[in-house]
Amino acid sequence: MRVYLDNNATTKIDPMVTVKMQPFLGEFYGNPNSLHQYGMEVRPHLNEALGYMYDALNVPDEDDILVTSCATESNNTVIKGVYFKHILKNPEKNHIVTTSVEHPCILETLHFLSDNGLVDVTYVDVDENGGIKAEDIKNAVTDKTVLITMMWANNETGMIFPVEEVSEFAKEKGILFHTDAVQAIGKVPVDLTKVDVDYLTFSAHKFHGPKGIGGLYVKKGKNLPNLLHGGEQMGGKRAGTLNVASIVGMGLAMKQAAGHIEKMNTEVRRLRDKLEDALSTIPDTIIVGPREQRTPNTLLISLKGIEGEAMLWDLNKKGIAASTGSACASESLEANPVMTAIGEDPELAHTAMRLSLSRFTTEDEIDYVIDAFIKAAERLRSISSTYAYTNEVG
Ligand SMILES: Cc1ncc(COP(=O)(O)O)c(CNc2co[nH]c2=O)c1O
Repeated sequence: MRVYLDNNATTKIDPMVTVKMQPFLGEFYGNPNSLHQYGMEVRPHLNEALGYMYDALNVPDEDDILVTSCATESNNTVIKGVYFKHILKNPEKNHIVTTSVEHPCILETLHFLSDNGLVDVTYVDVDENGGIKAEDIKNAVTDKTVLITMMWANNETGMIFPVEEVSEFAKEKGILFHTDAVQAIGKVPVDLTKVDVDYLTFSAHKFHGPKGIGGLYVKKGKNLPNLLHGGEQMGGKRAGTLNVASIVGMGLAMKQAAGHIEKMNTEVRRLRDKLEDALSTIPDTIIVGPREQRTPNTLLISLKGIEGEAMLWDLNKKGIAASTGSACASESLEANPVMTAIGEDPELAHTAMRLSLSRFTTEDEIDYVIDAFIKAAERLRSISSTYAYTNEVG
């Protein structure tokens, strides 16, 4: 049996999306910027896909949704665009507030600019639950702050951050607000009539769309300089020939994701909670964050005395795919950054395991994982040189 529980890393393409994309990988190959029939015939499909994205975010046509290659590009566009448009011309106001547990494509972009002396960044730490307190973001703001960038939900823990309160605060203060919503779309409602953001990032492969395509929502009047120049695509705001098949796929995937929010927060949440309750019976485990404050599909569990990689390998041999955290960093055998930020002791930070479900996860799969996970934990602890069951030692 094979069970995929690494959906926060990437998801399988919804079969309906594959079917929708097929024609644009074959007969409909025209460049949409071409003025002949081959180009013109694909345009209605692009417009339909963008319409699905506008509907999913509940935003008006006057706002922009720029299609990018991925969330990494979208996040780079915002941070470097804010620098070039606002900070370069007024270096006095060069402060950016973010969190210490953003995705590396946020953190390393900020490090790149700050290492070159171009911006000043405050990284707000998470609390003991892996959450962010709005008050801590507010207290980090100064009269030099030009941007707050705070993810909607964390990719490692699933913890949902206070985007509504922070966006209201940013608006009151005249500070730009960006949220990386990659781990929120398709899991929790993302209705921008309720959360007033200036910029929002998303990525199709996180909600059963194709890899290598993402988006950046830009509120009317908040346009930034291009990251990529040299083409009239996206109204001249993001150059490069449009990836028609993937845009069509991302549009339908976003529509489907929005349509399954109810299922994610009922059936999928129930399966996640069943898994979490069962794994919590294993002695000396920590599960990060109160489940009601997390996205419905995610749990991050630490098992004292068991290296995350060892558990991963054991599960992998049984056909179960999970991760020790963000795949982007999974090659490094460093401690899980979120566990470190929470203040867990280094030993526990090396034992973190992330399990993330999807709307395609079944009850039989969860039952199989529960059995395999508990047996793997028992086996690995029985051969551990550092772990002794406390009830035996006590
Ligand atoms: C919050 C967040 N932002 C940005 C990205 C980058 O998205 P991409 O550029 O479209 O790939 C990811 C990918 N996160 C993960 C990738 O693998 N494991 C993860 O947790 C993410 O989780």
